[in-house]
Amino acid sequence: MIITLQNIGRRFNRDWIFKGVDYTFTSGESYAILGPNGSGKSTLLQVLNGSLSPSVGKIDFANDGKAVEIDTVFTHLSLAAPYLELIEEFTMSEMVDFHFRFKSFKQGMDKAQLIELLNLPKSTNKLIKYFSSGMKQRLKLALAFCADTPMLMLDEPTSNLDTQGVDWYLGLVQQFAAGRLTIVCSNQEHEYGFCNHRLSIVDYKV
Ligand SMILES: Nc1ncnc2c1ncn2[C@@H]1O[C@H](COP(=O)(O)OP(=O)(O)OP(=O)(O)O)[C@@H](O)[C@H]1O
Repeated sequence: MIITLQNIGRRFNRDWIFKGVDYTFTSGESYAILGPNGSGKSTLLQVLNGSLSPSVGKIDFANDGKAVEIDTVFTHLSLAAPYLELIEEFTMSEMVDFHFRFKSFKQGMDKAQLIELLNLPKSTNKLIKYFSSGMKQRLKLALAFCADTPMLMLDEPTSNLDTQGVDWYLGLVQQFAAGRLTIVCSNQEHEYGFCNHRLSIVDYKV
């Protein structure tokens, strides 16, 4: 998967959030989008996943050398983000079933293994509305990492996780990120330290 940005900018009303972004994101590489609160990391991620159009510039997606239309980009990606909600009325088991009606499991994974990976043995049949914020975050991450998609987009991946949860997240990166195009929006070193490219949003302020 390759995402190419040419002179991309996005504004809300009269305020430019970023401008003049020329950048190429490539499979097998991991990228950290960095910047303080409110600087525009999530906005750029939404442009990169096709859910928000840029105000100026050109964005192109290609997979295995073939152009991907912007309205089908979502089928190629897994996203875990604070603003992406789980379905609270489902149990964990039902949420996993629902998610994998639309995505395939990564090779070697299945529902039982995903549930084992989550390590929340008493919660399989618990309603998600009764999950703690850390448990919900674990479930969001597991669904994203275990889906067989070429792009992995993670916005604040360790929010609500304790120290053990952060180690668990870094284990997921080791096990499931290889070969994918991984993008992490963050301002915390422990969650993006593994990324081999860094893009600082403040470099694209007007
Ligand atoms: N739909 C919108 N309409 C107007 N302004 C918006 C909209 N979405 C975001 N913004 C503004 O764009 C700016 C960047 O927000 P964004 O959420 O991208 O920042 P961020 O770097 O991800 O922040 P954080 O680290 O707090 O998550 C903020 O000033 C925000 O208020």
